[in-house]
Amino acid sequence: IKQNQLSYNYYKLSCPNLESTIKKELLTLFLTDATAPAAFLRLMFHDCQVQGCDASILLDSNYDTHSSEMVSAKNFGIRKREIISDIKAILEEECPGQVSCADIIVLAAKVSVSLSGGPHIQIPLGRKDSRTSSFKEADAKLPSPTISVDQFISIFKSKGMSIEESVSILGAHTLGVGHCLNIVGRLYDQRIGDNMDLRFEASLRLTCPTEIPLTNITFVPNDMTPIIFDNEYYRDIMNGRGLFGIDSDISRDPRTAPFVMRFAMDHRYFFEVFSSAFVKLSSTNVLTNMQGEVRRKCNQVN
Ligand code: HEM
Ligand SMILES: [Ca+2]
Ligand SMILES: [Ca+2]
Repeated sequence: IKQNQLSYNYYKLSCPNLESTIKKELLTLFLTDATAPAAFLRLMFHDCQVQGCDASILLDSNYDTHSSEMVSAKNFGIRKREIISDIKAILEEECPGQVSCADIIVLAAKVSVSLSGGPHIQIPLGRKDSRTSSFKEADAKLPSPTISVDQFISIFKSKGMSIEESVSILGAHTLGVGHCLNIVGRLYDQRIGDNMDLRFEASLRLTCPTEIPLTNITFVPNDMTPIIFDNEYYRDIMNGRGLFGIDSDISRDPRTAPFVMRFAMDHRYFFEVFSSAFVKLSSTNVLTNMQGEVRRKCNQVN
């Protein structure tokens, strides 16, 4: 794991009101769109998972130099990229040339968690933005909902997380939705050893009636309280109401199930472990100091 030089007071002099500006913008947005926090939380994961947390996911394709990561089907359902660009434009007025798009993504995710009822997480800052992006790397690195528990554990282990922290970071699925596209494989397959609740299964079949072609418009909540950051996700997956294969699998695998049970019973403890996992996810493999650049516009390199 690459050691990094992020700092907890990075913008103290160069952009002292950074966090309150972002919070103010997002509060206004969340009042009219309660589904937005989920979008920012997933956006951070999909940025950090590909080349590290460097805002590579925000770059549009440039025919000479790079393809957009958004071309990858694994980024299906990624929303609100343009809001990060809007916030960047506001920050360019307030503190020109200072704040990286990569830090804005991480701060938007942090604010999304706390404003949805989750923990208030302290995040070190100072990430730089990439000059490149690659849809091939996005395709290769973003996990599919059918990954095994082994693969799941190794993805987060590579970011310095324990199995307990890995189980906690998947608790991000306490927010948001999944599209039928990502569910039907599991729903219409012969499943052996699955514990899907029969009533839950029936309701999924109503929302996602066929394997094609409505599967990319209709969606289902990730847990029973999809706009609240709570520990409901863990109770849901224990009770056979996990949406994706991996959600269901961590509730049954002997390596992960004990943590699922503990988080289901103790939301404070979940918040604590999630906070430490969030810092690891957002601080691993980042560009700092002379690496990368601070983009002027989030969707293109300088
Ligand atoms: C093995 C790891 C993971 C897999 C396989 C996975 C898979 C998925 C899939 C298939 C969706 C549904 C996309 C759609 O159909 O629109 C989704 C949604 C979501 N994921 Fe994950 N995920 C993983 C880890 C994470 C992590 C680490 C986070 C955040 C820290 C996260 C946050 C979210 C959120 C918030 C949503 C809802 C998005 C929305 O409502 O727009 N996921 N995930
Ligand atoms: Ca990235
Ligand atoms: Ca929830």
